[in-house]
Amino acid sequence: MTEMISLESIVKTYPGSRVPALKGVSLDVRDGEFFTLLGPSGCGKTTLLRCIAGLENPDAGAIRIGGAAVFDSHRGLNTGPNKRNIGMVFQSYAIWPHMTVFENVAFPLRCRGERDLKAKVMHAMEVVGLEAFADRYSSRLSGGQQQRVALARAIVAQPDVMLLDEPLSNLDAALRGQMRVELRRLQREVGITTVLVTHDQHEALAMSDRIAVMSGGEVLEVNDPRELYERPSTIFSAQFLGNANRLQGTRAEGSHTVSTPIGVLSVDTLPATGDVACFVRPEHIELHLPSTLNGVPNSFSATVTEIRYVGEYCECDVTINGKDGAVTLRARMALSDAFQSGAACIVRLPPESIHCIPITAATL
Ligand SMILES: Nc1ncnc2c1ncn2[C@@H]1O[C@H](COP(=O)(O)OP(=O)(O)OP(=O)(O)O)[C@@H](O)[C@H]1O
Repeated sequence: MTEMISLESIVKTYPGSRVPALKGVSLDVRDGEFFTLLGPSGCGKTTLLRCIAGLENPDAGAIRIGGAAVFDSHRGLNTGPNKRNIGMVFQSYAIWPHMTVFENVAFPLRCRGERDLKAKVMHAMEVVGLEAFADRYSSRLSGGQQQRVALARAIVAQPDVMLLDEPLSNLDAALRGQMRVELRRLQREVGITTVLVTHDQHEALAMSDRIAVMSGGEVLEVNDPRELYERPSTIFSAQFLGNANRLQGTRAEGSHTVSTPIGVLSVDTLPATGDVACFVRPEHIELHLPSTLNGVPNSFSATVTEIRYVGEYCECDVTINGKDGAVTLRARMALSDAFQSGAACIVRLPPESIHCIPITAATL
């Protein structure tokens, strides 16, 4: 697969700020890919997206879109946003309330002077399922429908790239879930290279071909959703995605075990040397009745210290008396499980579900 967007060492510091918003970001987005920039508030996602769009000028670096250089600080090259052949959707949709749906969608084509635009506009409205609303004023649409108008307007000019900045965050939870599926379907159908900015890990995991995890103006790692969730290579990603439990570990010489504050853990894979951070996801922790699993590796006596009902399951805290004091892990409990708060239990951490990351400067 060829790359559609290529970013090389992008640096950006806003005037008056002492901390760079982007500290030399390099990445490639492949042709036809749904690529997500994921990270906490303030990590630089929007700044990077705006640099790709040409709405923000980097201090240094180079950007290529579809093989053509659109920005290069060494060559003094900077192609304007309207010449980069991109479509953008913002959090606020930015559609015009005083225009009909048709006129909103037609706007980019009118801007570039196209006259015979009806077929293209109707097609874009069809793709997002709004053909029946062509003559309706945009102010008389629901949030989800307005969002679709913004999408239709982004794709009508058949751009090389679609850039989406938190486009679903104004929608309620149910509609957001529905729009995730629709947006992904639309992106596949049209085959357009898409970059999404979000701080919502569920959104990122559900929609992306690949995800770049960002923190403090840097890209920490890029991977596909499954690999990133199950085998993150940085401690930041492991903690940011999915509330993983963390146990500090020291590798026991010559064996597949790690010494941790709750005791010795058998693990399936271990880095060659050094201290490790061991991560176990709440959904992988098993809870058993007391006096079971005698002598089974990775089982520990514990107390259920808190139970939180969250709908399809209960989230619970289990506390284990470790060698240096109590250690609390977050687990999931099926609604059919009979544990009450305060109950004794046995906690088992399956070896295959423990992911160990070596603690080095590169993995923090
Ligand atoms: N126009 C601006 N002027 C000065 N500083 C800015 C400007 N825009 C962003 N910043 C700063 O740059 C850093 C990166 O901001 P950016 O908006 O790119 O982050 P983000 O990851 O998109 O955050 P969020 O998810 O909250 O939108 C932050 O520290 C922010 O305060």
